[in-house]
Amino acid sequence: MTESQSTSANSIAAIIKERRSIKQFKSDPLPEGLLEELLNVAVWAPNHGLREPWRFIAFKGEGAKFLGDAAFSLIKRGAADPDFAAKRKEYLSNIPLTIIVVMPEDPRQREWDDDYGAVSALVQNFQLAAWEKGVGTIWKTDPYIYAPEFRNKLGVKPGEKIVAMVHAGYPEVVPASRPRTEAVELLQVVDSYPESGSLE
Ligand SMILES: Cc1cc2nc3c(=O)[nH]c(=O)nc-3n(C[C@H](O)[C@H](O)[C@H](O)COP(=O)(O)O)c2cc1C
Repeated sequence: MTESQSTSANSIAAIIKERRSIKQFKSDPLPEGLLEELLNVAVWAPNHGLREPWRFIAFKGEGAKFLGDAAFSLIKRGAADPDFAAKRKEYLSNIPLTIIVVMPEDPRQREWDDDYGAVSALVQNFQLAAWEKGVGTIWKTDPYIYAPEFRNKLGVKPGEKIVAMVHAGYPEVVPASRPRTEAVELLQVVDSYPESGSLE
């Protein structure tokens, strides 16, 4: 590895560790073309058989109002507090950019698993590429994304799965990080042949 490659690896580590999920965004819109630029980075995710098992629906401006409206009745149905749905609708309607990430649901278990893994890698790529540009994101799986009514409104077809709803915008608040368990506590290294013939 060359000097510059090793520096770049370090900066990837920093971006991975410093990225936070952002819930509060400034109202500023994102620059024209940034969505496409970030997605074009994200699609370099590993994906088995180069199936590229994804498509995207992005909402901004009046589109965000449509998204808020599409979610409203479903949030209202599931919420005990009547004000909650109105607040969520307002919140969704004002997020600078929301991307719905959709994958085809392959009926074969292995292909489904591989595709879900690939789409997850794509979403993380997107989040990291955004963070590098000072843009915050959060991966949401609010319950209504599973509701047929919401899916229909968004044109998500039977046989497609919404993997993520990703909100994006310039962060208003960056929350403190919550520590991760040291990987060494979860790691089993096998460097000799087990005497019993299997791992305990
Ligand atoms: C598959 C997936 C689904 C998530 N869904 C939600 C969600 O519905 N609501 C939410 O507040 N955060 C959601 N998150 C974000 C996590 O809550 C967040 O990553 C976690 O709290 C760690 O914070 P960090 O991303 O700032 O490190 C989701 C993350 C993943 C990977």
